[in-house]
Amino acid sequence: MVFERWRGFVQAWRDYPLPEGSRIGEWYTIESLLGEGSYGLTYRCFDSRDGALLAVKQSRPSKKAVGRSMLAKERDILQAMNHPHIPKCRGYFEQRGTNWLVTDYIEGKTLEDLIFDEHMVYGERECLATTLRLMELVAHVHSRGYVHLDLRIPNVILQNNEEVYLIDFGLARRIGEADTVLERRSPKVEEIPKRKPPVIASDLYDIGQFMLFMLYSGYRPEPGGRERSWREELDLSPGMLRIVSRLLGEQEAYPDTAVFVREAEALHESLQSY
Ligand SMILES: Nc1ncnc2c1ncn2[C@@H]1O[C@H](COP(=O)(O)OP(=O)(O)OP(=O)(O)O)[C@@H](O)[C@H]1O
Repeated sequence: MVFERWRGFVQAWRDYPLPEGSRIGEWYTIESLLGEGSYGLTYRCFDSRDGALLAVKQSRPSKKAVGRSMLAKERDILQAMNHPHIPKCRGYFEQRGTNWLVTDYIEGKTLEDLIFDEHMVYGERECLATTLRLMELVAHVHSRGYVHLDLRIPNVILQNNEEVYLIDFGLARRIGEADTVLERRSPKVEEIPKRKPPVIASDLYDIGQFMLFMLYSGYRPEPGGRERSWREELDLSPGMLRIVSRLLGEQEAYPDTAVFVREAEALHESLQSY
């Protein structure tokens, strides 16, 4: 018990974020801490050479080799991407015993912030429009042989409520790949990331959840009312019910992303007309 508390204290101390103004690598100055994930800390930095804003992710020092190898993997995957709405890898280096991944900083707000902080409400039409834009990025990831495996509202950034960007490739993997991140050592159970199977169906399932989050943005529970299933709580059109059910595997699953996109486009068009 005492040992556990001591270990927790040491981990927190090791992972304590660096202050604003700290210099990282040769050129990057920390402007602010953007957030702390399970395996990394991400800072907004500027490049002293041209003033460009960058997102610089540090592997969590307490996660040691697992954190470093996950960040190296994220770098490899970002380098395999080439899409204007996916941040590019701008650098990678080791310093202070941890690794650092430098990528484009994407201006805008995550869908999570828009829904929970700004109380934006998305109807079926807006949900489909955003999801279809996101699917262009997901299709790019798949065409490069990878699955994202973390398609959630905090990982989708909207610029001017219009342009859609996809970030956080920390859990992405090559389609069908065996788990190689941990092959060189035997990590403790709590160090092993819980990951979904590296198949396209995993991303489609996440898209179903993603759409539900958007559609729930307008839901106001009745005070004291019992909790019901999403089908009962949300007043969705038959077309939307079918799409979400298929994505979540509650009805005949989509054989591939193209069939889903076609159905979503058809529903989106039909909703445009009234
Ligand atoms: N390229 C980027 N541009 C703008 N903001 C970013 C970028 N990458 C990450 N962020 C922001 O930085 C914060 C931390 O992101 P990061 O992906 O490191 O961890 P997380 O999403 O909080 O946790 P986890 O990795 O465990 O899912 C988030 O608020 C995210 O929106």
